[in-house]
Amino acid sequence: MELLPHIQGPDDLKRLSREDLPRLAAEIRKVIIETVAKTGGHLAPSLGVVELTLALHYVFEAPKDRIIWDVGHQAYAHKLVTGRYDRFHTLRQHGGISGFPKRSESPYDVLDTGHSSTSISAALGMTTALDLSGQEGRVVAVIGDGSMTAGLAFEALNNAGHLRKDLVVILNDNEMSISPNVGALSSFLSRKLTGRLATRFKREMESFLKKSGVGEQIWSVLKRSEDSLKSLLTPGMLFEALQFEYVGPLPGHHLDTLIDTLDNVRNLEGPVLVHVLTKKGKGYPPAEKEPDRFHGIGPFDPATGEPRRPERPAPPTYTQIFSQTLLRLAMDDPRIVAITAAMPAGTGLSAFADALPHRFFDVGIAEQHAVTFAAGLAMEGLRPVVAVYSTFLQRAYDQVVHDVCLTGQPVVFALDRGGLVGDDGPTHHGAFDLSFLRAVPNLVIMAPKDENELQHMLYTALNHPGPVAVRYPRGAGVGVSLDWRLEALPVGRGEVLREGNDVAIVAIGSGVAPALEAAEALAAEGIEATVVNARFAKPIDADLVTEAARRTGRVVTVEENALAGGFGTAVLECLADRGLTGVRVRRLGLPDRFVEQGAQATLRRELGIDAEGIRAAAEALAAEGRRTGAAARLRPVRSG
Ligand SMILES: Cc1ncc(C[n+]2csc(CCOP(=O)(O)OP(=O)(O)O)c2C)c(N)n1
Ligand SMILES: CC(=O)[C@@H](O)[C@H](O)COP(=O)(O)O
Ligand SMILES: [Mg+2]
Repeated sequence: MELLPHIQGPDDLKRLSREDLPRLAAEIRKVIIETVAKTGGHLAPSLGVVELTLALHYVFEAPKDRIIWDVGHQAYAHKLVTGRYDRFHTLRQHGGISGFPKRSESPYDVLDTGHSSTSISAALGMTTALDLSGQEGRVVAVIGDGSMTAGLAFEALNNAGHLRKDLVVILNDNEMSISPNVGALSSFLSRKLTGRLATRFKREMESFLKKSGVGEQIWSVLKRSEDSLKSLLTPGMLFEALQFEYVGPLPGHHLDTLIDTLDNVRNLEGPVLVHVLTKKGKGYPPAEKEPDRFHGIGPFDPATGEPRRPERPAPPTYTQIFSQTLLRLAMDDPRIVAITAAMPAGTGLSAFADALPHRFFDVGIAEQHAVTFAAGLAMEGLRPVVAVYSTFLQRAYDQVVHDVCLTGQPVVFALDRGGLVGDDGPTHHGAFDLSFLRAVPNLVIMAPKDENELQHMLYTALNHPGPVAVRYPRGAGVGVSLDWRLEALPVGRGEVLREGNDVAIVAIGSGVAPALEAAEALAAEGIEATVVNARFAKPIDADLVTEAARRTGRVVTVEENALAGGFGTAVLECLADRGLTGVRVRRLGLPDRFVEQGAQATLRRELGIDAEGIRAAAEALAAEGRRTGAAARLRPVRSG
């Protein structure tokens, strides 16, 4: 009889004998692999923590005890043993269960996550609140070695060591971020100490032991082996210095060891860090072999691990075009350097890293540092390109404002995943960048209508003397051919793609292609639309926008960004500033709520920003305008 279908919650799990747990672990892995093979998802991270998940739920008393999963991309086993087995096949689907912990989904999900390194801060807040309000419950934060590279995690450790509240931090160390983990901390944890560090340590230890008088003998034993010297430098030192009790390293797939240790740790007072060594992708050979490819993966054949091929070959992705264009430009310009915060593959920088390793920097999950590091590079004459997902740049807003834009440093932000990303859902949609960046002085913001324009925009950005953000969507391009000769676009100038007098559709970025499609459909109905490719959200092409508005009296704006403060707002500001009264404006974009997960096409349809939604909005506006004669009453006035 299978065990997993009968686990409705941790109480059922606790009723199993320890001998049954490895069988349950195998069933969980099977369900995760079979499901993710169909839905796509974060396979390798979840496979790596199956035993850890079982041990945590076996020992702790969730939901009274709070178990927090950092990033949350490894929480599939947690979902399966906390009452979501029956719905697990809907993972990451529209209307289905989330790929990340979500408070609205289950009382066992105590923190909504998706962005990394928040777990220790939130856990410290929770344990402090429990303490102050006299409530029972232990708080556990499970954080990966990659996520531990973020400043936020260290801010929390520092504060936790000071507050000395009861808190368990589990460091899930698999020596991987999405790609192999980087940085001095990673080397320290894995004890790959540099020769220099080991030598210095040896010298200092020798001098100390000899001076102490009693150390001669100890020293003679130690010096026989470099390894034993290195073993004195334990990862524990770091955490003990931060006032944590350090336990480990533990073999992360050995259930008895995990359960016994957690049982002991559960009642310790003060902050404790349990260091657990796991294998990313554990139990599925293709994922063990290529944990980076299986970190987050689309549908695949579970028998082989090979990706399921789309029925029709898709055009290259925006990321691929960014990748090849940047490398091409960097080959000719030694000032160009590339920076990623732990996303070399996702942002398309792997090719750059291979070709120009000394000009490539993976700084770890440290977006804030990435941006200020870029500012420093720019101040000394280099042309840094920070390739970052729109959603993760949110974390580095102050650095964009204070370190880059205040003094107008020529840093290029290659903002991938601008707009709706699909199945990762609300934590990952690049919904806000046009809004939050538009407020920043000195920054130029552009968004290409297709992958060919992306090439020209990157070229333009790298030839601009100040900071520039180029934002482009997740996924395939439009399928246009690529110009070989790259040209600098005039900054702040859009283009008219089609002329008509009934309505103007002013679109930016991924909104342009469906706007053109909508215009075709409108023409078939006898409605002639002007279509403007704005290209720049800042500075906006005010002449072009006002001319289109004046001519038609009706403007539909299209963007894949929050309407609040976004591109449509920029158009409204422009019309108001130019004193263009009487123009009817309908803004299409993301509403003032977090957009849920789902395929990009589904979400765009639902939100009315696909071709049909734009057509319908333009048609309605044109009809409205005809009824009221709005265009005739326009009185354009140039301001200033
Ligand atoms: C702020 C932020 N930047 C980047 C990411 C993208 N990201 C998701 S998981 C991950 C690696 C996490 O590594 P680790 O914590 O060691 O977990 P593992 O996948 O190894 O289990 C990265 C970089 C993110 N989620 N949040
Ligand atoms: C968990 C996380 O933040 C990343 O793994 C993210 O899911 C990657 O998204 P892409 O699939 O768009 O690269
Ligand atoms: Mg890791």
